[in-house]
Parts: sequence; C-alpha cells; structure tokens
Amino acid sequence: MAAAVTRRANALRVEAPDGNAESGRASLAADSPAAKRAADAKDDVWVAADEGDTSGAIAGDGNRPPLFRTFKVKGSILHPYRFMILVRLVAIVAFFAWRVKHKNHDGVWLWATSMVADVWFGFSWLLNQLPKLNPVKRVPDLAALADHSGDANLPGIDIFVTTVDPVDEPLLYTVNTILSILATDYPVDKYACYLSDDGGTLVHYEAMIEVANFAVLWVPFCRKYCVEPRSPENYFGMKTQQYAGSMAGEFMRDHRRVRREYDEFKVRVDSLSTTIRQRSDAYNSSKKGDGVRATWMADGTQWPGTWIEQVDNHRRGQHAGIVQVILGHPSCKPQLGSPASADNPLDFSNVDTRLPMLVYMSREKRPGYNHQKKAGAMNVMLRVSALLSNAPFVVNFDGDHYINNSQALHAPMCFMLDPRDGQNTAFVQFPQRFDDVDPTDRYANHNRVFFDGTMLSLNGLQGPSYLGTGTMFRRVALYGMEPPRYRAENIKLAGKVNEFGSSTSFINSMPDGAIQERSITPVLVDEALSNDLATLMTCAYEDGSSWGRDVGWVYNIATEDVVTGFRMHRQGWRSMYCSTLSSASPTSTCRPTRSSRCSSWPTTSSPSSGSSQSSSTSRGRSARTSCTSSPSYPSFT
Ligand SMILES: O=c1ccn([C@@H]2O[C@H](COP(=O)(O)OP(=O)(O)O[C@H]3O[C@H](CO)[C@@H](O)[C@H](O)[C@H]3O)[C@@H](O)[C@H]2O)c(=O)[nH]1
Ligand SMILES: [Mn+2]
Repeated sequence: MAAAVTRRANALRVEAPDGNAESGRASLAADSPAAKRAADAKDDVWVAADEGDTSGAIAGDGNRPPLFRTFKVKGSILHPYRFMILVRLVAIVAFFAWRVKHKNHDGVWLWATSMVADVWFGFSWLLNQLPKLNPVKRVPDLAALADHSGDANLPGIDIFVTTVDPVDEPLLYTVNTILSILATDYPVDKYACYLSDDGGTLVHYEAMIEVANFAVLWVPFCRKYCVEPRSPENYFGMKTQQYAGSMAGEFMRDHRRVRREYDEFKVRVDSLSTTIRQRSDAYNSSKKGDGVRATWMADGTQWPGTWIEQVDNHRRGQHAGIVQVILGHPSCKPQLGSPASADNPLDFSNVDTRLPMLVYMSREKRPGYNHQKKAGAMNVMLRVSALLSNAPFVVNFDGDHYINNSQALHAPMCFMLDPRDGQNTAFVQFPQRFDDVDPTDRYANHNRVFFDGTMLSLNGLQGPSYLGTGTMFRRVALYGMEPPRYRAENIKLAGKVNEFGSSTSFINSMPDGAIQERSITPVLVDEALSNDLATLMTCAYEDGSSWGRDVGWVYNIATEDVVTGFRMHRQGWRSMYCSTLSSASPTSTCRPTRSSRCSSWPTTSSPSSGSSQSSSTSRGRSARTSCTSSPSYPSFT
C-alpha cells in the first residue's frame, strides 16, 4: 500500500552523528521557547503566573532552573466565575433558610427527607466548586530539562503494564502498548518495561517474544524517522504518516517494509493461541502414558502458568509465579545498526538499535487467597522490579493505554526534578485521551470536563487524584514514606522492617530505590536472585505486613487508584497534572476497546533470538554492564 506521507516542518532530527536520539532533544529544545511564546500569545484563557521564577535560577538549589511553568486563568474570566459561585452560594443558603422557616407540618418525614437530600446536594456542589476557585495549569519545560540534565543525568524509570485476559483485553492492544513503550524517546538504558499477566497464559508470554523480535525493526525505524505515535497500530492507522528527514524515497521504502513486517507480526500474534494449541496437542500425543494434557512452550518444556486444559496447579487462580527477562538491560553505549544489505534492506547504520529491558511476569496464585486484582499485581511488580532494576520512578499503564508522544516520559521528570517542590511530589498524572470516539463526541465520552476542568482545578490545590493509569510515581512514596518536608532527613527503616515483608533482599534494595538521581544498574539473574524473586511473588509474602494498607497500592476497594493517591496526599505529598496541549506536549492516550470502553474513564523466548542485544532469562544469562550515577538522596539508616 502506498502511504500518504507528509513532512513535518519542525520535525525532530534523530540522525545524530553518534546515532542516538540526542539531537532530537536538541531540536525540540530549539523549537520549544518559540512555540511556547506563540502559544502564550494566542492563549486567551491562561496567563503565566511564574514570570519571576522562570528568569533566574532558584537560590540554594545548586542553581537548578525551574523545569515547568505555571499558568492561571485570566482574571477577566476567573473573577466573574468566582462571583457567580458566590451568588449561587447566597441563593442556596437563602433557599435553605426559607425551607427551614417553612416547615411542612402535614408531612414532616417528607420534609425532613428532602432537606437531607438538599443539604447533601448543596454540600457536594460546594466541594465541587472549591477547587474551581483557582485552576492551575503547569507546562513542563522540556528544553530546560534537556539543558539541565541532558540524557546522561536522567533518572531510571520502571514501567508497569497490567493485563489479565488476552481476549477481554485484546492482545493486539497489549502488544501495541508495549511497543510504544519500547520505542519511546527516553534513554534506552534508563528504563525497563514490565508486563504483569494475571491470567498466567503462555499466549501473553509468547506475544512478548514476538514483540521483542518485531521491536528490533520497529524501534530503530521510529528513531530514524522520528515517527509519532510509536504504537504501530495507531501509526499505520493514521491517514497521513509524518516523518523527519529529507529522504522521501528511502522513507517510503523503509515504511513499506516495516508495514509489511507489522502485518506479518499481527498475523503471528493473532494465531498464537492456535499455534500453542497445535504444538501442545502434538507434544501431548507424543508423550504417551503421561496422562496430563499440558501446555508446552516452544523449547519443549511445560508452561508453569495456566494451561489450555486447566488442571490443578495450572489454572487461572492456581499456578506458580513466573518471571522471565525477555530483553536484558542494554549496554550504556549506543550501538549503531548495520547498513542496508540483501538480508536487511533497512539502513540503520546511523541509528541506535538498542532496546530497553523487557520483563514478563505472572505472580503466584493459590486458592484461598484474595489476590486483590490490579492492586495486588502492582504490589508484586513493585517488589520484583526492586530487585531487577530498582528505578526511583515508576510509571503505570493499563494494557489498553499506549504512549502517544515519544517525549512523554520526559514531561513528568520536569515536575519530579523541579527545584521548587519536586522532592515533595509523589506522582504526576496524565490525562486520558480516547481513540475511536464519535468525532462529534455527542455523548461526552472524552470526559473533557473531568480531564480538562476538574483535574486542572485540583492541580491548584494539593494536586490531582491518581487515576489508575498514565501516572508516574516516586518509588519511595509507594513504599509509604513521608515526603521530605515532613520527615527527618534520614528515613529510618529500623523497626519498620516487618511492614515490608520478610525479604532482606527487598529491604536492602529500598535505600537505592529512594535515590532520585539513580539510573538502572543491571543485575545478574542467578539462582539466588531467582529464589528471591520467587519469594516476592508468593501469595503468602504479604501476610502480616503492611502491603495493601500503608505500603504499595491499597487493597479491598474497587477504586484502589484513587484511594492510593489519597493516602499519599494525606501524608503530605503533592501531585501534579501534566496536560499540556502544545505540539511538543507529552501526553498519553488511552484507547478503549472499540465496543465497550468508549464511555468510561479511566480506562482509557526463549529470549528473542533476533534481538541485537544480549537477552536473559531468570534461569539463564543476563546482560552485565553498569552505568549508574547516583549522588545520594535521601539516605536511609
Ligand atoms: O485481577 C486483575 C484485574 C485487573 N488487572 C488490570 O488492571 C487494569 C484495570 O482493570 P480493569 O478491569 O480494566 O478496570 P478499568 O475500569 O478499565 O480501570 C480503571 O479503573 C480501575 C479502578 O479504579 C483502575 O485500577 C484502573 O487503572 C483504571 O484504568 C487492567 O490493565 C487489568 O489488566 C489486573 O492486573 N489483575
Ligand atoms: Mn480497563
């Protein structure tokens, strides 16, 4: 198919001499102030509220510049709105006074009931209005972040994706989510992607191997031409596909090739359940006398998770824990690809071909335990990632939520690393945008009032609520620690150890996980580490600990997300809302399933043989390179 191609005037340039994405950032940085000024000039609602701050460095903080700008609603709009709130408040109070004075003696119960309802209605109206007194928009300054940190000093990020069922949460969405993460423009050795599969199905595991294989082509292609978005289904689904660079002919050839490979990848992913079933049937009929109808992996071993024909220890709610490192941690030096050849028509000789770490995991499930749905899965991921990558920041995506802007991971860093209140910021929430909604949005499925009104309003107070997906956390806040402004300089772990469960490896990892400048240090997945990981994934691990209450995601509630955010707010942490709308704006998009999710929020290898980097499994080899920089903050005793 001949793709319609348009060229972006201010396209990012990726082909840096050293092959990494540095100059993409530089070019964005160059565009950014002008774009910002233009946006400011046109904006007839928001005015800058931090002019004083932006010009100079913040004293006493190592001369770090502010990394975001603050905007407030223009007085000419806000003051009449506040006045209207006051008028309504007076009217409501007068109405209540009238009701009290005019008690209906013939139907006192009726009168009392309607009074209770009215009081509740008035109270909830007031709660709704209070934040709207002072909406605040904060715009991350990616250019300032690039000037201040560069890629070399950016902290590590662990990205958690959850899924359960490859049919209910279509596998195609999950693989696209993961691909959009693997291709994002964050330094590749500074983030790791974890997929938690609560169904424990071999289909998800083998889909991740397919993803790792396809990513070898997709990720360098994205870097070479700076394509957006980097979820291939959405990219190829766009009417026009933009790219950077001046090689129209080469782009067309590469595009055609990658498109064909993607179509073949989709066919393979679609047919995984059939392939696995056929393979298992073949193994089962050849293993006569065994009796069990097992599900078999490609390497001829039995899958430890859920089997197609479920039996004890291999059913959905009853199977062992599994961790497989599908792509090992990459080296910290860029690795340029090879020039075009007969086998490989794509010229990646100027493109960094490294891929970030990718881990598949499925926690242990046993009957008799309440597995606590997503909250339980997230807590296991938090512990497992602490031993494998231990990044100081953690991002959470549901399986149907992809990154629609490759700069997205830089934006929350502007809030987290900002010298003003960054250290006290527990999480940064992105809005959720929905694909495939009726373009006229007549049923308000985009939830604009919520994402573009209420959230900005809360942003003017202690910050937005945690909405379950599209959120970056500070790991130490998930551990239940207090913000620096309310705690002694050194966090005391002594006497609190039982709160985190019995694993000394996990507890020993906590001080490092709190160092906000920390990158990712690759670890050797040997037998001892595999045993530690297995322990952290057991159902019994949390018994007698504070997990699910004061530590990690909160349990026993359907909306664990909101409550987990509230717990952090109660401790004094603040949160930030990241909803910029400029062209450089990083934001995430939630894609609901076409049939049912449109109306709701927030619901938005064997090691890869074709991979150019070393791969590892929990049982086998792993990549060994160290590229950390870790000045200490905060310290534990
Ligand atoms: O046992 C479970 C159940 C769910 N999930 C995952 O949790 C996420 C959200 O669950 P879902 O059932 O899809 O709920 P939604 O209503 O779509 O999700 C919204 O509402 C939830 C409750 O407020 C939040 O946790 C979500 O993040 C938010 O997107 C999905 O990725 C699931 O794969 C698990 O990992 N294990
Ligand atoms: Mn969902």
